[in-house]
Amino acid sequence: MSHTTATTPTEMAELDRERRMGGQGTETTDREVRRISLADFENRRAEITDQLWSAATDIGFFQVVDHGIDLATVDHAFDMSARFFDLPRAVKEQYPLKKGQNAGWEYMTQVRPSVGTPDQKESYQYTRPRMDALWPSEEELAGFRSTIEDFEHRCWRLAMNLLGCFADRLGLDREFFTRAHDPSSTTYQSTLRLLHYYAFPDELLDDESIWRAGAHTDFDALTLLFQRSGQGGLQVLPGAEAHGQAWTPVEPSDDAITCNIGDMLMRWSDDRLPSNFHRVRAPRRGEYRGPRYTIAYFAQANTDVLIESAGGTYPPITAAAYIAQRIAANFRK
Ligand SMILES: O=C(O)CCC(=O)C(=O)O
Ligand SMILES: [Fe+2]
Repeated sequence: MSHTTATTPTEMAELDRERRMGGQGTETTDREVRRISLADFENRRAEITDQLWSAATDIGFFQVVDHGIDLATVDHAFDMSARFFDLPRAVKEQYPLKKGQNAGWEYMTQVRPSVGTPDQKESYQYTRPRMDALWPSEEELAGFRSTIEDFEHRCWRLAMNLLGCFADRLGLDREFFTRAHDPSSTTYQSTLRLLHYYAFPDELLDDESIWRAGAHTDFDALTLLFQRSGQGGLQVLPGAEAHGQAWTPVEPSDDAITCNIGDMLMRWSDDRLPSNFHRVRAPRRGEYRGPRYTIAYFAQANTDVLIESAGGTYPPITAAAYIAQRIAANFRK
């Protein structure tokens, strides 16, 4: 069965939660977004697992440093991303987002239920088994494909290491999530997404309906987000404190990867690991208003994986049906 619209009470509740989240709110630096070092990962696994679990169950967002993806590699991926988005529009239009497939290029099509206006951005998504005819040619952008493929694989490995720590604490075997995100299968649907938020125009300043990315939770199990120093705007709101609408800024830095729990892992963990709301606010007067680039890796279980939890908090659903339902609610036709 394929769900393209919300039908069950659980699905309706998830969408309602999202629709209530669109106001401005306030900003607070009272909460700490922890930086966790992954240095010497194999030997320090127990200690790292404690730190990850504590940060994840607290505000659901944390940053990892000493994560093993060196800065030159990250810089190179961002350089390729900027060069892709700099291509003429007619070139990018040859590689359009396949709706519902998380693959290809789109601009201004993502409308979050929380705000109802399109995110002020363009994006290019790489989902490995779905890339037929979606790569720019080597003449158009030499080295793009190999850079993105390599970067995605490094992200996958890191995400599986982190998910292995969560598996330990959830009483699952350590390879549980690695099997669920098997990149050698045609059912793999984890996605690397290059994001370009446009330089912010004068006429949109002070317009409270405009967001770089409206408030949302991520659909996936775990997100890795690469940000650039000086290109801020990401804010998080822990669900337990949602009523207060006081959002915490997540400071970007080139050496850190910001991680957050997605809805799939929240379901899988019977809500022990919360997926929290976040958004990218528009620049204000006096702030940097140039373009903002980020890269996100979304670890989403393979389409044929059944997401069911030990405690039965949520009805079982295949990862394919779950993602289809969330995409249908979040992109305009
Ligand atoms: O670009 C960012 O800082 C956040 C992007 C994000 O939350 C998303 O694409 O899900
Ligand atoms: Fe997100």
